[in-house]
Amino acid sequence: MLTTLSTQQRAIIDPKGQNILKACPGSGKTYTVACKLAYLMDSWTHRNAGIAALSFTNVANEEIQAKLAEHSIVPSYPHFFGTLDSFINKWIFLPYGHLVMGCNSRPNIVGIGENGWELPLAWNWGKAYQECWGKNCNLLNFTYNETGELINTNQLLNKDTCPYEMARCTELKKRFTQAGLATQSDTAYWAMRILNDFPVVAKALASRFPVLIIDEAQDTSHVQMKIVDLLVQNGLSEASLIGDPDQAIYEWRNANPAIFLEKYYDSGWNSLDLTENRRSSQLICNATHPFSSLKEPAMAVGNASNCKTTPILLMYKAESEEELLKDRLKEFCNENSIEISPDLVAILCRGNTGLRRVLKVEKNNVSPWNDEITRYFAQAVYYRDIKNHKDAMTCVDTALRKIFYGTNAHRINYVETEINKTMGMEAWKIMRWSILKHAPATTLAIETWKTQMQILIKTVLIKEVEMKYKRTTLKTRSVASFFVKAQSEDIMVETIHASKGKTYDAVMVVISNRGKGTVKQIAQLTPADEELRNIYVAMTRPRKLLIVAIPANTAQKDLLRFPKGVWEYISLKANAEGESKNS
Ligand SMILES: Nc1ncnc2c1ncn2[C@@H]1O[C@H](COP(=O)(O)OP(=O)(O)OP(=O)(O)O)[C@@H](O)[C@H]1O
Repeated sequence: MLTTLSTQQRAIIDPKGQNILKACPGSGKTYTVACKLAYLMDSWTHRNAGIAALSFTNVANEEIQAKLAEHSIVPSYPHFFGTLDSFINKWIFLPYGHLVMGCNSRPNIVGIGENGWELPLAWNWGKAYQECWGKNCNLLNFTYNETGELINTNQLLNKDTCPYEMARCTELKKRFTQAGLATQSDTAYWAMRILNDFPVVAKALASRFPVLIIDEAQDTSHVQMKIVDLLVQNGLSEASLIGDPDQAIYEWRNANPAIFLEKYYDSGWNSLDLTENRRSSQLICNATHPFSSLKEPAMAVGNASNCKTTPILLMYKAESEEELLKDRLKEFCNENSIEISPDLVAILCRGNTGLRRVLKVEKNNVSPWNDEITRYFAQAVYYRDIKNHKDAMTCVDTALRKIFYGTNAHRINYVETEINKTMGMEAWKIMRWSILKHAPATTLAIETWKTQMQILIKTVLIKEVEMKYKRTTLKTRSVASFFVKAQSEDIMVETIHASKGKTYDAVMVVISNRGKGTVKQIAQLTPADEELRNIYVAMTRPRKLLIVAIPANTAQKDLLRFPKGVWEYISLKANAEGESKNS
């Protein structure tokens, strides 16, 4: 694999110590990380110490593993592949959280996977809770910063705006912690505390995983970076962070690209760069440059580098022509000999509303459920029907835990012990499987499905469980219709977040004049603003053809980042009717 690397890419293969690699889009971050991991694992001799290869999302980590699989490499013990969150949970927080939280036993994380958010008594603070909830101030939004101060991740709600100066949530959070509970954001804080207060744990972890590689490291929070620092201080032999600050789009999870850049400019870290774009044409690199913090446009060096298709600024009439965009994109692909398939062609929107408009689908996200158990069963059976057996199992398991263990359902260890004490794990699995196997299809009308499901549950559990949905729900509507996502078969239509890390031949980015990421915002923002970085992520996905669809009534002053010549201006209707281009 190493022979395929460029000189710039080769530079990150060998170094030990602390390395930070800042890389532009398409420069082969994922590709190079996979090569480095393959190389390291091939010559790995430690039997009980391994590499921790971490990403921010499961999708990103799976992408690296898929690249390794192409070379028949499957990561296994002693290595750990997963998200940074899962590493923190498994190796630091869950085994040692009780040391810093003041709880009696192994702590629990609420709200991950299918674990519900509804919580035991510590959560319930009566009338005051209702009042705060009514103002959309939810304890789940609270976590700790690196100094241990309680912060609200919702920027509009803070100590200054809270009429109680956050006294209530501070007290509640204390009780929550003492009960051994933490949200996913809290776990990083507690993990940091553990490594800080118990250097012996930090040293043991640095010996267990002497090499730490973090992909997409631009999304690191302060607390997570402190964890890396503590591991380094306690003997880590290599920490390599790879990222692109212009592609940081997880600020809502306390990520901040400035944290990554601080390390890049820190003389204690070995700073490296990847400046060549191996994905896109030079014309796309030139056109996207004003949306980044790069001094110069990236140099295109991949197979598509010489593609001569000028990026297109497509003017469409907002509120009426969105549904024509998909067909127009296909025409552009035909004109440029680009094969039309969901792997190669995509429309990217900032949010789901945009997706629905492009796909001409009615607003479909009305939830009929007001009862968690019914919802989990319905979701489980829907997953079964679309052959997603893993998630089907998880959902049915959650529903059963809620039926049998109520407010303790989220306490995985407790539930496991109870099952073993009572019916035994084998019987539990048979029960789970029987429900999934015999559950009525989700193509049935919700009323019929509910009745049949209720009978099945009674037969399998020998227990009466009432299935409920909202009274206002149309009884004849199928259960599946509440879960079906807007889909397109011939090309991919997805959100910008879902497109992160991907490569297409042709991409149309649809910009709206409402909601997030509007034309006005894009005109005014800098790469220090996440909205602009979202658009940049989207625009840097294509190899050959980039189209940005923008409302036709956009003022000239808002188009400064789209200079004519670099962009070809085309009006959707004018071109469809064969009129001359509006350039
Ligand atoms: N040395 C190389 N040889 C061949 N192909 C490469 C090489 N490096 C990267 N590529 C290809 O270039 C494209 C972009 O690579 P990759 O997805 O790893 O970039 P990235 O930096 O992770 O991109 P982004 O951050 O924009 O998602 C991919 O199609 C990848 O296979």
